[in-house]
Amino acid sequence: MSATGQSKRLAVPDIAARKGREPVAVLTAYTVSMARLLDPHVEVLLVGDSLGMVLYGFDSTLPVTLDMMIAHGGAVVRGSSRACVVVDMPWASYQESREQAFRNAARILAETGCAAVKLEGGEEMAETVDFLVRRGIPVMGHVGLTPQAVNALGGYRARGRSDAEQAKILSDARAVAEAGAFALVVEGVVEPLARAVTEAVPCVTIGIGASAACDGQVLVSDDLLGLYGAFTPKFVRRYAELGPVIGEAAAAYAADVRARRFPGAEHVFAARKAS
Ligand SMILES: Nc1nc(=O)c2c([nH]1)NC[C@@H]1CN(c3ccc(C(=O)N[C@@H](CCC(=O)O)C(=O)O)cc3)CN21
Ligand SMILES: CC(C)C(=O)C(=O)O
Ligand SMILES: [Mg+2]
Repeated sequence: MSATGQSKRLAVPDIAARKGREPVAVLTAYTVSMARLLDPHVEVLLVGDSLGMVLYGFDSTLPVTLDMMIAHGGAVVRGSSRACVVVDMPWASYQESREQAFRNAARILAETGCAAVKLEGGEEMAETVDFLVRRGIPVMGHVGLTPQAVNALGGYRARGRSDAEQAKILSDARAVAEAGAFALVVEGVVEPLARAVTEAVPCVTIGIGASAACDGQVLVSDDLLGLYGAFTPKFVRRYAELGPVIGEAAAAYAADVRARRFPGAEHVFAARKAS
């Protein structure tokens, strides 16, 4: 408890301190209602740019804007009280220059109240990560399968299957960690590479499709809840099937409306106050 009687939110150093200790559990959240439900159970809520595909129906994360990330980031901060909230920097909001990255990361922190930003990339982004971290903006990195590079990678396929690709991703991870990232998402890489990266960097590695060798795990919440229908990546375990639950509720409501079983007397405002 703090002086104001509020229990304290997990901060970036609390997450960083988990290296070599208990694994870190991370889930995505985009809305107040989902943030409230997930907040007691995970250390980090990630406002991922995957919201472009999951909430907005785009077929990649490239159309996601800074305004979308700020709107959803603020909602997740307001809906949570314990988790450390990290917001993805969207495509083209940080690659142009380190000054552009600082300006947009600062807007994300100031306008949402989140604790840190996440950005994709390796050696080419190290200078930018260093620039942000030195100016007080905690950065989570993201290497391996980087969805914002889908056009360059030619799809969402696993990474690190050739020796050259392994070496490149390992030096990317080292460069971003060396630049001061407090954590590193490692996405869609083969297990030996995930283990090598986790052993090579001092920061916590958060895997997605990257084996249990990482220091933590992240999944898109809609995937593990069975709420997202467009595709299910191989690395997802479905912990619930909420799609049919919602369908059945909507069907029961619609049937009740048609049969005039809803609303009932208890749902109706009285015409006059009893005197
Ligand atoms: N709902 C959702 N879950 C995610 O994990 C996710 C997103 N959206 N959007 C952003 C990125 C994109 N990601 C993806 C997207 C597709 C596959 C996929 O279809 N993988 C196939 C293999 C594809 C291939 O070989 O070409 C698989 O079987 O896992 C994986 C990760 C991961 N991220
Ligand atoms: C899956 C995680 C790592 C992510 O970047 C996202 O949800 O956008
Ligand atoms: Mg993302």
